[in-house]
Amino acid sequence: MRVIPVAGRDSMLLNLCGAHAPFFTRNLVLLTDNAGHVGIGEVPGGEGILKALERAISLVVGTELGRWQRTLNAVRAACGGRCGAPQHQVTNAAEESVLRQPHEINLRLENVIAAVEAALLDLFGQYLGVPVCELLGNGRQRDSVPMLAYLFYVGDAARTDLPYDAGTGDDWYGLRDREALTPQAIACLADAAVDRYGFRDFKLKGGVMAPEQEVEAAAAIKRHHPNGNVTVDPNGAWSLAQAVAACKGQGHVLAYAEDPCGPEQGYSGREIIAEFRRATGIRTATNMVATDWRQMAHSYLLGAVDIPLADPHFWTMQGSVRLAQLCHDWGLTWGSHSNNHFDVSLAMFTHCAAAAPGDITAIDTHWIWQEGRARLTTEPPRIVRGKVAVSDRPGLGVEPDMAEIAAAHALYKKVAAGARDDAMAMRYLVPGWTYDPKMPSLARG
Ligand SMILES: O=C([O-])C(=O)C[C@H](O)[C@@H](O)C(=O)[O-]
Ligand SMILES: [Mg+2]
Repeated sequence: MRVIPVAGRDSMLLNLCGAHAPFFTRNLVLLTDNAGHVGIGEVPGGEGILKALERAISLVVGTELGRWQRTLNAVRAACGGRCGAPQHQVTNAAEESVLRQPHEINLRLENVIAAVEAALLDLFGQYLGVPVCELLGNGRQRDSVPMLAYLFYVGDAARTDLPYDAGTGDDWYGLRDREALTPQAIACLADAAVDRYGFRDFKLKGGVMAPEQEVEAAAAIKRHHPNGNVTVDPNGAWSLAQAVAACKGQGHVLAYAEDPCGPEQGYSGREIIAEFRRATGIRTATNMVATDWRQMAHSYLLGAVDIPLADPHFWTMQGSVRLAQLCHDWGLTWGSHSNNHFDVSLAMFTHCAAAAPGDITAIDTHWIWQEGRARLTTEPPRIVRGKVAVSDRPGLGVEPDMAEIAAAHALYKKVAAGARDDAMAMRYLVPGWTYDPKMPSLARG
């Protein structure tokens, strides 16, 4: 078992926590079995997860593949005491900005389990000659998985001395590295993403401008793509009153609202989102207030969330599919959150969604911000007509490209310290900027 931290390049994407720095990090697990097959898993970056995975090596090496659940239980038991209680998932950087102890926070047991689980499932699928989705839940439920165009406001990287790529040309590869702050610019990004990847579903990362401006940007996307589903996600930045004022009557624009508001005045985020849902009649999604089974139970009892975004990186692959089955049986809609990731995670998302029964919502992926400038597998899954085809190849269906992984590891060694410090990058645009979970990051006037 090898644990390899890697880094990739990013655009200057704006969010509630500031601006993405030019680099992000991830942790890879590679498992080699005694037949010489290699299984791979990818999870968020960070020292905490890296160290926990390194400690798990002795629990994994030498175990039998057929007893993969037992191996995961051993890692769970060993790691459980050290990993923190679940925290809501905004970004690694959000929590880092607030707490400034990145190595001590955001270590969730599920992140560690998910990395080992993905690599074991990859190996087990290869051994049995079946794709991973056949080993999850009730097996494969679909042949392709809808993905959404995850759009962001983009900062002007030329105002920094940070090594962002410079965008040239008016297609997706050019536009994704150029400033986009207006509804018109966001709609152009949507057009370029559709031209390259054929999306029918769109999400705008909010928490940057005033609530009405962000709904106006969503409306601009909808005008350009009237048959598309559009959502906005301010990561809980809006007060209930602001969220209701911005979204009420906008059901023709918003297919659903993701974390439109959060905890306030002594009420939990689940309670407040339930009030938003009743007040507006707009469906809600979350990756902040229903991120584990206990939160999920409260959320369901309150009628807060229609679409839990069960990211396998913090629900585990089996947990994510288990939640998909529950959503199907209970009349909810399953989706997945994402964070900056490489193509191994794209394959992990795809297999979970492939095993999710019934109607699912198009899943989040940040891959469009990385696609074309980084890959860790020889042939990354492709987004075509807004979908990724479920591979018939055994395991995850991706082959690690060891030369690319070595290069991404070398980049990690160079840049890890400053990667995904969103506050640092934002200070180039707004000197002295600090994170406030209830203030848009840019439009604070
Ligand atoms: O849906 C979400 O909340 C996310 O995708 C969280 C991410 O960290 C996003 O905010 C980002 O990449 O800036
Ligand atoms: Mg979200």
